[in-house]
Amino acid sequence: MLMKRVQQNILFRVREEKYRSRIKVLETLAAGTTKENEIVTNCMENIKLEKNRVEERERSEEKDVVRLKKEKERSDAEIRKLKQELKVVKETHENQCLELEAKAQKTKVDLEKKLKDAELQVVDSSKKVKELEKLCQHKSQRWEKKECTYQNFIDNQAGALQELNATSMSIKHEVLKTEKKYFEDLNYYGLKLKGVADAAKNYHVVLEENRRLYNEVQELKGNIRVYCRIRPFLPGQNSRQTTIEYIGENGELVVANPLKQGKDTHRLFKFNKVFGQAATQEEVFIDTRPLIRSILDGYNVCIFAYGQTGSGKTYTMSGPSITSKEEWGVNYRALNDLFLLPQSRQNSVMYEVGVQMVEIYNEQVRDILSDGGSNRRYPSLIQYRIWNTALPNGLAVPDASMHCVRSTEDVLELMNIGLMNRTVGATALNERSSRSHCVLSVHRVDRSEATGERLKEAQHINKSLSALGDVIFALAHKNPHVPYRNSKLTQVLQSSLGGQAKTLMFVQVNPDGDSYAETVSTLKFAERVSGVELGAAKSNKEGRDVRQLMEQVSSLKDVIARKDEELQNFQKQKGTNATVLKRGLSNLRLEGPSSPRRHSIGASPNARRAKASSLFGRATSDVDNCSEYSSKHSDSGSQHSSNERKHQKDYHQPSKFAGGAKGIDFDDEDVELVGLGDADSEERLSDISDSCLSMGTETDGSISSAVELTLFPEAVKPLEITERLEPHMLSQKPEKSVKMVKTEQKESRSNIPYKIPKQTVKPPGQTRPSRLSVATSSSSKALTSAKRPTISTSSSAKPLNRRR
Ligand SMILES: Nc1ncnc2c1ncn2[C@@H]1O[C@H](COP(=O)(O)OP(=O)(O)OP(=O)(O)O)[C@@H](O)[C@H]1O
Repeated sequence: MLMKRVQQNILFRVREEKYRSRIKVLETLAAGTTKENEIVTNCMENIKLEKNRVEERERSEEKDVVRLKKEKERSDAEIRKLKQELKVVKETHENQCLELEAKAQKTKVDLEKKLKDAELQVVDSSKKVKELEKLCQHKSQRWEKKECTYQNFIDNQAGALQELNATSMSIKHEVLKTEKKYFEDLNYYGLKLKGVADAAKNYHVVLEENRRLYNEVQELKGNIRVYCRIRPFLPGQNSRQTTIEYIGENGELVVANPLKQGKDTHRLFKFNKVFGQAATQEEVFIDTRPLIRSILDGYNVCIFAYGQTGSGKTYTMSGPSITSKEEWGVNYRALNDLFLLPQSRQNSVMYEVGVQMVEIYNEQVRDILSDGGSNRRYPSLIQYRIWNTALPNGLAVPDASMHCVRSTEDVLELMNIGLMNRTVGATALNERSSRSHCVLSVHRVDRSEATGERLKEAQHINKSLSALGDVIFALAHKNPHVPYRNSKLTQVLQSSLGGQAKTLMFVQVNPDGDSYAETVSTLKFAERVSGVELGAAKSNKEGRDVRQLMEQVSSLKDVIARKDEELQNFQKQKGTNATVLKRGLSNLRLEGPSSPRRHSIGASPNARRAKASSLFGRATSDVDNCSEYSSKHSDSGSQHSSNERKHQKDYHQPSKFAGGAKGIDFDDEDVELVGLGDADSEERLSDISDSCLSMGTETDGSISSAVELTLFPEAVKPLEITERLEPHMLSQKPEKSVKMVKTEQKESRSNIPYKIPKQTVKPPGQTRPSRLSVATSSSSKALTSAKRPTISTSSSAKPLNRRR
């Protein structure tokens, strides 16, 4: 367009030039003629007009040119811009083209590769297809074969099924017949079983009756039983020098002097049970438990340990540590049991247990749980009287405070308080506890150089110990007079030592060879005690003749014999039933107990009679009386008894010994025991002295702690009490109760009432209270060893009611 305009401009100029030359020509011509001039003028004017128009046109065209120039510049700018854009686009395009080409190249390579792969795959696939085709062909051939086989099999099965259907129909008939027979049998055996169950129920009744009768015999005999416990060697002791040669299962113990060779050094002893060095506290207690149960059945029980110093009395009775229940000794376990048992019987009986704790020192009795703030830590030295005969409630020191307890922890707490009082008292009283045990014999006193107060203490200790020996031997020989009153200790323990009481003595043995002499003396004494019959139940039937009791014993034995026969008959009957049952239910494999365990009462009546009539009826029979115990030991019961009798014959010659310094005759062995026999050998003398000391020290010290648990007679429910108790009894109770409440307020021991009502009169028709005495006795050879004065804890358990 621009070019066009430029060309137009050029054209206009050319025309301008042309017109100008014409004007000149025309002007020349004009000059020739006017007319012509005129014409020419006209022409001129026309031309001028024309010229003006041309100029106007030229101006407008110049304007156009300017405009066009501007447009051209704009166009040029646009062209440049467009060119630049074109260039950028072109570059971009070229780049894109390059990229695309590269991509195309790459894609081409990839595609070629893929194509190759695909071709390979196609080759593989075609191979596989061929293989599969082959396989399929093979399989189809196999399936065809199998089809044929299965077809044959199905044909066979169909045939068998038809046969089975026929068989099943016949079996079904059989099953229906058997089922019918089974239900008939089941009904039959159900009836039989009911019969057996009824018989078993009767068996328990008979068993209970037998147990009761045995306990009655035991009540009449009142034997002491003796368990021997061997202490293990302590660290540092030479375990090769042991005195223990043999421990038999039936309580035999053979000791020998490891320092001397020869036959004579062997000595055989026999007790109710011997616990070896490995026996645990639990095992020891398991054999003690029946006695604890007896307490709740109404028996007084006394348990104490006896042995030389360091032989394990404290270990057996209390245990090494109160914190570990596994190591608890007999007394804590007994307490625990005593509180647990009532719980299991709480549906029928309610028990109330009270505790007393008194100290016997220098033949003075004092209450170390006495009330009153100042007496708590420094107990009053008021002397309490001991009743000549134990009261019907079993209390020997009725004025001592009684504390109601509900658990072992309560008792332990009280024991701690008592111990604290005793300890403080001891300190306040010139360390008397540490000097409280000395020697029994004059020699010992000399050797200890005891004088003044100490001599007095030793004499008191010896007095107590002698008195205990006197009591035991008096009971052994059924003396009409038992010297309980010779010492405070025997007075306090009176109701636990004779008559109705069951007594258990742990004789503790130190197996160390060096202690052989002491061990033998200790065992001799213990064996003598174990052969002791503690006399008839005089306290229970006071005023009756001993002969009457013997008559009762023999009549009871007859009753037992009859019961035995009944039991045997019943066992036979039960055996027959069991056989029938077993035969009938053989498919069900129903196995009942083959026969009830032979209770010791199962021994032949003659054997039992012989046993009961033996002067030295040993504790085995006592132990057998406890049903729990007997179930454990009954199997060996008869054998044991005969062995026992033989042994007793060998070892227990009748003796006239009835009480040491009381002027009663001694036989040789007794004399030997108290150290008055031949002193031809120093060692022997020492043994004897120690033995005596052991015995003697028991009381000091020796029975350093005694826990007595008394069971008050079982009472009826409160409602029934008003019907049954005498008015004087009812009037006494509240009086005591008031005392209890008062002291409780004083003591501010809300959970442990300070005193429980003391029954001073025995309700009619009720049995005597029972009492458990747990005592630790010790003997000492070392005169300087610290011994404690006697601590005696009495507690009473009173069943409040019994459901009917
Ligand atoms: N059965 C036992 N098992 C393990 N150790 C025992 C056993 N019996 C006793 N002992 C240990 O023997 C040592 C002495 O025992 P323990 O204090 O009971 O004798 P003890 O007869 O009470 O002495 P003492 O008469 O001097 O008071 C203690 O260390 C005790 O732990």
